[in-house]
Amino acid sequence: MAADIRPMVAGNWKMNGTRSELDQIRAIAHGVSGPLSKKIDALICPPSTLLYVATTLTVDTKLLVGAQDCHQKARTGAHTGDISAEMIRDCFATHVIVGHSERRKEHGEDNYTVSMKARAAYDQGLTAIVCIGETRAQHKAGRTMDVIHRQLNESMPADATAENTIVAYEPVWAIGTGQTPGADDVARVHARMRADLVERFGARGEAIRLLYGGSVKPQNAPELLSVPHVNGALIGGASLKAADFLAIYHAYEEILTGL
Ligand SMILES: O=C[C@H](O)COP(=O)(O)O
Repeated sequence: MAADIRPMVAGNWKMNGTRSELDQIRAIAHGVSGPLSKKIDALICPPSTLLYVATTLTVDTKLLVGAQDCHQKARTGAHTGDISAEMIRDCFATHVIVGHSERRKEHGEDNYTVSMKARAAYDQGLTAIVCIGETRAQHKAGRTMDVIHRQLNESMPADATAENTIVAYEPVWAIGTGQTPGADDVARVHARMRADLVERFGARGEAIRLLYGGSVKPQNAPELLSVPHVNGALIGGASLKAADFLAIYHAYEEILTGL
């Protein structure tokens, strides 16, 4: 892990969470507001139905709140069922996930659309979390590096910076399966992403956070979060329970001590 990049532990609740789960957000907010908050960031992305109440609950805590998607048009329009980056900002959220593989697969979003969504986020002063990752078939065919290179290049707008963009590498085959790549494989992909970012963006590319996502659990977090160029995690299932999210977050206590 690069010592000069502030890590982030982020949770994506996906299509989970009703008002009865808000106590988990309260508990996470409380748990991430201690001394470790001076060194790392924590973010929860609840479904949009809970976005405003989540930001209201977390005022005066260190927990950041983000959305899971936005439309590629930043403001208003006739787009039934979508939400805009402006609406997300209006809820006081600060981040938005774009290009998650579930959006790419279930809603046919391609790299160009993802880059437009990231631009919409920038337009409203939000930080876009741009997700990329190879499918199981691509992984088996040995195409991981090519896929990552292309997705990264085409999904990130030219004006990406460390302030407006975070990249999340999520191998599709690792999402929700309990399977993860080995630490060496994660290291190779993250080193490649870092090299690609530096080649394209120069010094800006050195500072962009690179998260790993896909079956991150309290048990494997210490190893995965210690991999070079892994600057944090994007957590799905394990972010739904405050105790699991906080166990992953607190893995950084030891990792940062060891640096
Ligand atoms: O956005 C989060 C990822 O899709 C990871 O999900 P997971 O931790 O349930 O595998």
